[in-house]
Amino acid sequence: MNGQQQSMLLQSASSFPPPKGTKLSYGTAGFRADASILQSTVFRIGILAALRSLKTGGAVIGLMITASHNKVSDNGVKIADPSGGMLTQDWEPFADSIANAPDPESLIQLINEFATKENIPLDGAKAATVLLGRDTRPSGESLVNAAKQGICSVVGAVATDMGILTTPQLHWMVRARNKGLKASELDYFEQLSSSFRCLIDLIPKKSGGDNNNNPIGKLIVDCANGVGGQKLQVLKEKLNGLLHLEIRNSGESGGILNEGVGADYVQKEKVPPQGFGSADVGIRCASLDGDADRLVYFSVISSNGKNKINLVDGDKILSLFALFIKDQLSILLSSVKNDEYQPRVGVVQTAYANGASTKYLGQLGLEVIFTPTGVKYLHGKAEEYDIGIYFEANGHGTILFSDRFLNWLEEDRKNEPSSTAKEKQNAVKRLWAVSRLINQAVGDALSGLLLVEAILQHMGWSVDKWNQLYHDLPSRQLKVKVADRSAVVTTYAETSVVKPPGIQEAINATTEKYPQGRCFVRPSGTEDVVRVYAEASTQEAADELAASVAKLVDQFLGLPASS
Ligand SMILES: CC(=O)N[C@H]1[C@@H](OP(=O)(O)O)O[C@H](CO)[C@@H](O)[C@@H]1O
Ligand SMILES: [Mg+2]
Repeated sequence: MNGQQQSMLLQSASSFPPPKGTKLSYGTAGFRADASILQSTVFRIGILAALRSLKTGGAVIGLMITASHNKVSDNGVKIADPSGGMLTQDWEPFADSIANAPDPESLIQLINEFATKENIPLDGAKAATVLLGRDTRPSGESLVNAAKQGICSVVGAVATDMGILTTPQLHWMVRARNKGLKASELDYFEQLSSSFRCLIDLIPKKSGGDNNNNPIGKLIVDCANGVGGQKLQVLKEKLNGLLHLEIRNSGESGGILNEGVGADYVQKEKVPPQGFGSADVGIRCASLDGDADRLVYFSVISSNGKNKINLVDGDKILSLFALFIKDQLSILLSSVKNDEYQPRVGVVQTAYANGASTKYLGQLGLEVIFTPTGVKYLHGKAEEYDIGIYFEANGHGTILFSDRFLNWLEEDRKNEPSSTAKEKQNAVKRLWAVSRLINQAVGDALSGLLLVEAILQHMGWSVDKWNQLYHDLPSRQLKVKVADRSAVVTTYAETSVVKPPGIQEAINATTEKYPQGRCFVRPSGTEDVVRVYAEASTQEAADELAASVAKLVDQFLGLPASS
């Protein structure tokens, strides 16, 4: 590092002292904490983003300020790599160590050592670009400024503030920029709306049917009082009546971000979000989370004056997508000889996937693979396939298409003789449109929502019909506060605990008592808790199993009794 670089870093770092007595960790999806203690972390991750751009030959890197579904007073920061995916995991230890460096001198020493090890040019001769985005949290603006100062203290680095965005929009832009494609926010909306339109136009016309006359009625979307509300409004206008959409909890008329609203709340509590009630019975509803990268559907049911929901979670979105892709592929492959290219389809889930969904996907003849929790793991696995479909039960996921598959599709499209059955040509066009509609960088609630809507219209299915693809096994999730959650170490995609010793045997002994029982525990990577997940043949049994195992967690790891 030359003298100019060193003095720039020293000077700016001294304005961002780290919080005392807090150890921060990159976690499942970046750093998250109370916004008041994040200035220093975000400044330092700004430096990391600039270094990452230098390391990748000047590629555009994304830096997003969000704490997703967490409460409004929290915030966080995460990095998008040049592909638009999550920051490479090899850099997470460096992120942890710079975030926790006690003073500017040790920060600079860590940067120096890392730059030498990674061969990162710190002589100011190379340019670096970082795109910044933030959600609607009030703390976002000042944290973006901290990030800018971090980025600009690396000589040659430029920060471009893209303003308020959903997390997936920023990832999409990073990917598009690095591929030399159109990459503005307007381009994002254009691409989503035109590919949606294309899928609707390709719906087989029933006799006398009219595709512009949506047969499945309106959709009401709960936007978690977050950024998704304003972005969905833009999309709605672009779609120009093609989708009958009502936007609620947009955050524009009061209402607190993620408080009693949003995909995380709806999926975990299994209740309607605020602003939904008995008047919505029979209508298709959906919820986005605070930064619009998660999506779940539901319908309100009213019994004995109480409102509940039928939840259609990420597993069911995954199943709907998998079914549609499989159908289109089989139309396409009907005349392909066995020795020709056969695209491999992989479906990726985590241990939180409902057991009934895994069984259903297996029955469809699909290859199902499990990874640990966190999109970085699922996405990496899905990339190994020609078509990789991944979803977390909470509604975060997407479909990845390999370049090889898309090239083949394009070839196939070009070479299709005019005598080919129309339906085969349409299957090619549909798969092509899906690859443009569904975000190739990361799970995206807005693009996912449009794909669900297009497929439901294609099938002519109501939300209830979709929900009947299979019946979820009753499940329960609980959180347990413990003294030190890092004392829990797991293996086998987080389904088995290896530390502390003895707890897994106790969990197994409890689980065995319940028909169709399945239960696992793991430390959360975004909250200071240990999570318990249980499934069983009845709701009472799932609740009881979860409660018993939560008790075990407390016995083995609980908080010291207060004196
Ligand atoms: C059970 C659950 O929903 N876990 C979520 C949650 O991670 P935890 O490590 O479980 O806190 O937040 C992650 C980031 O949004 C998401 O990827 C993950 O699925
Ligand atoms: Mg989110």
